[in-house]
Amino acid sequence: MSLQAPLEFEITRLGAAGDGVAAGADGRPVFIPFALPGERVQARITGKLGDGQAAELTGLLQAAPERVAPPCPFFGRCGGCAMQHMAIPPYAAWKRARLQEALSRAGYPDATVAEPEVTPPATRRRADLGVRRVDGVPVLGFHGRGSGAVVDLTTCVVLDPALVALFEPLKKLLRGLACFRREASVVLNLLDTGPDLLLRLDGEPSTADRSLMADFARAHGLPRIACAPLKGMVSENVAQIGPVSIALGGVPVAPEPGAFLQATPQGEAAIVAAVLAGLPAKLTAKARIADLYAGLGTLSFPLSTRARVAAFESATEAVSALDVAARKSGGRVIATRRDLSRQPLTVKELDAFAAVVLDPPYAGAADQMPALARSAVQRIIYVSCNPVALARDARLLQAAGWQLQVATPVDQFLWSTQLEAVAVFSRGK
Ligand SMILES: C[S@@+](CC[C@H](N)C(=O)[O-])C[C@H]1O[C@@H](n2cnc3c(N)ncnc32)[C@H](O)[C@@H]1O
Repeated sequence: MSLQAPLEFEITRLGAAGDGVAAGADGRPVFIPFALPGERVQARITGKLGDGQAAELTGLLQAAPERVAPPCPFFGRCGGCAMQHMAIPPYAAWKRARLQEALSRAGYPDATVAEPEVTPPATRRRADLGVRRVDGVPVLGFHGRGSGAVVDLTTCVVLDPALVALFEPLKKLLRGLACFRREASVVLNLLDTGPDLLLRLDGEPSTADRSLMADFARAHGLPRIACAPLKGMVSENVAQIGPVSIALGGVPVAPEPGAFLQATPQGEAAIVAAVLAGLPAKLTAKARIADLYAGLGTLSFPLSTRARVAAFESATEAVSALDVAARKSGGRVIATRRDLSRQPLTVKELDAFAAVVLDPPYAGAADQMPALARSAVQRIIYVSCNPVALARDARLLQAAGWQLQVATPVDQFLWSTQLEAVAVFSRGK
């Protein structure tokens, strides 16, 4: 295939994936990664993309004042970050504008959108890394930009240094494991008790593998190493050196291997603060709050400082960790295992609560929304990790007469295109 000659473009805006967008010769949009609004660039068209064309940046003719030097040597190749070439204030403004657009699509064009909470570098406490064996040598890192290939990382500016420090030792461990043949993945969760490691492997750990992993856990201060098949759900603890624990709202919880955690402590604090601020100012002694898609109770325990909480979650291991922690912490949180897609809470059930907090997975809460929209709860507080799903779900609330009080963008995946938000809905002003 012959390469297209580079053409000149003026970048007018940023697209949802962080690409600079220019008008092509035929008027259709051209998406150019790593280009910023106001810049004049040279780029080569590489193919179709949606209703426009994809291009690769080949030259910068005039740089925007917002352009900065990316702090990471892997930026551009590693798919973990997309926006390190942009200064933080305009980057934060872009994330805020994306939330505004999503809410506008939902029928709230004049939504009050707070300033984004942008979490600092070197704070991400959860990493899901790919591993490949290339000529016998493990390559470990995030996936490459737009490819399934793994970028061999030696450093990372977004992850907590305690996790980055494990990159090279982990590669050494994996090199000697017979149960790692060609492909694996590594989930690292930085808990209060140290890094918790889940290895997803394409082979069964032998006795020798287990002993290597136990030595590794001791040498590097990991309380636990668990293994699971690459595509499987059930994990097995192969090394348990000490207890695992993380405090959520001050309550110690023992998460399962690879458990969902909010990505950074700062992001968690910002989400919790926005959720608590969204509750009705006055709650009676009898008032109850529902926490839907509760996970380990990240929101349930802080909410329990304001009222009794009924927490609903479908993942068996998460709900049992939440249940154990809740019982020990005084019983203001009651955890129930419930699949809210198959069995959403009914309007009658919802009406027993003063407020409903929901923090659904990436796909959103399509099955739960119709009953929520019809319910008589005072507040619905929607914690979203996907503006597209938020726009779709909020549209139902808008159509049912709900007003949007305020939405707070939370950027805990610094320099990525991901966006989290807390949106507070009520029936009246
Ligand atoms: C974005 S996480 C939020 C967890 C928790 N609120 C937190 O802040 O840590 C979404 C949670 O929804 C749960 N989940 C996914 N699908 C579900 C369903 N159909 N019914 C109930 N819970 C579900 C997941 O297991 C996960 O714990």
